Amino acid sequence: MKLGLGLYRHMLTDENFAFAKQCGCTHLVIHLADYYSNQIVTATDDKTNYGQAKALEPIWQADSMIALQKKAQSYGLTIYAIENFSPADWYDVLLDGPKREAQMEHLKEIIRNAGKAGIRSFGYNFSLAGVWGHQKERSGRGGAYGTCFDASRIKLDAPIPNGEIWNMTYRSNEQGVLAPITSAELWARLRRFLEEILPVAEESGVELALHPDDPPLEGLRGMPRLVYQPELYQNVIDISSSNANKLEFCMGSIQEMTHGNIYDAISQYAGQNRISYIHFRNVKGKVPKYQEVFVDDGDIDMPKALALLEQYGFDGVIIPDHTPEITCGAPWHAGMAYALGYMRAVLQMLDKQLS
Ligand SMILES: O=C(O)[C@@H](O)[C@@H](O)[C@H](O)[C@H](O)CO
Repeated sequence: MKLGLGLYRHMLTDENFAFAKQCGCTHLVIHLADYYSNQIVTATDDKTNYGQAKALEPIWQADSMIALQKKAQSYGLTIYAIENFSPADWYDVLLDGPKREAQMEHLKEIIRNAGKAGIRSFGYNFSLAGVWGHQKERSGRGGAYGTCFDASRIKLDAPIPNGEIWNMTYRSNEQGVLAPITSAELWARLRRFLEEILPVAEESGVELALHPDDPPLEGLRGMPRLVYQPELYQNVIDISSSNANKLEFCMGSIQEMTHGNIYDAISQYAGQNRISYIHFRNVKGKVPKYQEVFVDDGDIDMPKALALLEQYGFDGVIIPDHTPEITCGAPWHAGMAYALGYMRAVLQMLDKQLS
């Protein structure tokens, strides 16, 4: 397995590339969508979302991706994946709206550009509400600042305003709210998206990796969700036998689910060689109330999970995704260094056991 670090768009700096290398990473998973507005994943609710999404930005062009890859390689790193489209670039793919065809052509070009840059995977979250409803508080070990979810503290059925999708605004000053759709309709939209883009992904040498729903609820803000239980990942795999049809295996989101367990999920999906890359993060609790915690402080036995991934021959990239911050002069970096150090130690221990 390959140790990696996830970097949001505003973190694609020389300092953070050097930080990743110094922490023992060989790979990066990068975000080019400009959410979080220079903040780490912040709390969102019916009044606050991830901000204004931007469309057709130059950062998605091949020369930009190639330049980023070359910069990473100058630090001894490889960009393995890009995570998430900009909501402004695919809102009508998610909504089956009038701009769908034009947006699909742009998404295909993005995938082709990733292939030209040697980027092996593209993570996506096919969701109308997106990642929504989390809070940030000092509830981690020792008062660490981290993300949590408590359904009793938010209006779960707060409708999605027109002009908003995936927890971001793509068109301002719209009136009214999104009309509800059925689960079958959302699955049909995913199927159509994959049937059209997987051939392009295959010929580009890029995997499409679906991120599960976080929070993993059957419905949110009046809209259905796709993968809110571990077994539902199989429905995505069964849409297409294409080798490009893969999973962004978020261990935190799967652990937050009420069915099954993370170890059976690893066996099921690593056993089918369907995991593209892994969000290696831990949580305490499950929906409707859970807390993201340090990698060694949660409900998942992480060494057991890594040993199982090794047993099934998973050789992809694992990243901390997000982790509680450590109270000091560099909270995010300290939290990531802690997680990466832990992951690297367990990986080295496994390698020694196998040698
Ligand atoms: O587990 C999660 O919720 C994270 O991975 C997301 O915060 C992240 O934004 C993903 O990119 C969602 O696709």
